[in-house]
Amino acid sequence: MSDPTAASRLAAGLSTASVSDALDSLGLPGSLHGIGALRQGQRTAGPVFTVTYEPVGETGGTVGDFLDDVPAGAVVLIDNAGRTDCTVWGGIMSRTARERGIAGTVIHGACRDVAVAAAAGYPIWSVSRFMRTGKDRVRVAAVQAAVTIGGVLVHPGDVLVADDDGAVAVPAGRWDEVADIARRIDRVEEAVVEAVLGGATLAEARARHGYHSLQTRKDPS
Ligand SMILES: O=C([O-])CC(=O)C(=O)O
Ligand SMILES: [Mg+2]
Repeated sequence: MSDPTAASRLAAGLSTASVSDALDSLGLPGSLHGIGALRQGQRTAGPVFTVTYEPVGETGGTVGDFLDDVPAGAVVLIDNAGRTDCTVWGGIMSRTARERGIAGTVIHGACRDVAVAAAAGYPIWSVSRFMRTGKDRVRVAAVQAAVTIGGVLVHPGDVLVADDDGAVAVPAGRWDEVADIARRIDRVEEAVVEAVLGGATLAEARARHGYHSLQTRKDPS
């Protein structure tokens, strides 16, 4: 997906839960396990800009020097191998990213200065928060290269959707199909609730609308 605003427009209103169920129904991975929202009520969507970090010895590494190259509307996806004993994101970066119109940051690792991100209204998802800097501990090894987060392979330009439940990545070439299925799942789930509100038992409502197999992998036709 090359147009960042198109991605966030298409994902408008789609929850990560529905996108994840849609991926399940297609037998595709994408849910980024272990990464959670820094604050509740934040959501974003956009094409991924990938960053890979690696450890350094005593000195020489730093964090964040790639940020000038991230286009507006992109979601920064940082692979620091799940490392939580030092940061790869902080407040200067949050304020800069906000100013540049970057859509959010998802970190397989840790961030700091979370109050600054909150005050700036900049959305972050991470494994954890911790105050010790990654400067002199890690360095950028690659940008815009494929990353593997918890077994999920993510390419630059794939669509990232993130909300209160976490973050999920969808291969760019499957986005339209996944979004269509996710919207259909949303409609069916709404119909289940309406049936219950109309007096049906939950079991009846779920059976009537095929709830149990919404996410079940369908045989390729
Ligand atoms: O060392 C870091 O994590 C970066 C940092 O604090 C900032 O950007 O303000
Ligand atoms: Mg800082």
